[in-house]
Amino acid sequence: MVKEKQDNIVLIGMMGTGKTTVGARLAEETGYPLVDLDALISEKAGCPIPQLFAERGEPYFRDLEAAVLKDVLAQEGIILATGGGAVLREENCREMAARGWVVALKATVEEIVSRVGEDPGRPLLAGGARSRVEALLDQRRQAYDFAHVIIDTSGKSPEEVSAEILTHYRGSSN
Ligand SMILES: Nc1ncnc2c1ncn2[C@@H]1O[C@H](COP(=O)(O)OP(=O)(O)OP(=O)(O)O)[C@@H](O)[C@H]1O
Ligand SMILES: O=C(O)C1=C[C@@H](O)[C@@H](O)[C@H](O)C1
Ligand SMILES: [Mg+2]
Repeated sequence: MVKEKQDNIVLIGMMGTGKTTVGARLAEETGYPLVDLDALISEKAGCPIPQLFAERGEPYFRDLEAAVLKDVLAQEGIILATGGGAVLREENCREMAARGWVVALKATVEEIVSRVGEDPGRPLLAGGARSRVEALLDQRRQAYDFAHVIIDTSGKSPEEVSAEILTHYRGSSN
């Protein structure tokens, strides 16, 4: 364990900033279990996220996301990789900040597009990844800024990002 206190480490950020990948690395380093919110939502819904968006719509997905997030944050000592839009509801942000040490991952549009642009698993990028990423980043300009720490992942490996997070975490009083 990196700290005696059983803090949750909560990763937020746009799609493709590396929350799931870095979360797995952090879980290995700390011994805390990784909880991936998208994976859990998909499991609860019994279908992949693109199917959930297509068949039930985004509002249904957002309601499920909020409910699963609240449930998960009742735990202590987890690494939580959220979905890119989990910050869209203020209540979600309040819960995350109250129940965890929140890290926002950032990356340039170029990096995000090259990491996830072709991935059909991200329904909100369908129909033109670059313009969709730009539009979403614009809409969400300050949505990730409530984090305790903001880390630019551009040009860094997931291992470097994880190490940087742990350096901050060990020095944090939260
Ligand atoms: N620092 C990095 N450098 C290069 N590639 C990365 C980095 N972090 C993640 N990736 C790659 O980018 C892709 C997306 O990463 P990941 O699924 O972790 O993003 P995410 O933030 O969890 O996205 P989402 O919000 O959609 O869940 C993966 O193929 C992963 O290997
Ligand atoms: O940024 C978003 O709104 C999303 C990101 C993914 O993690 C998934 O939660 C879903 O595809 C929506
Ligand atoms: Mg993810």
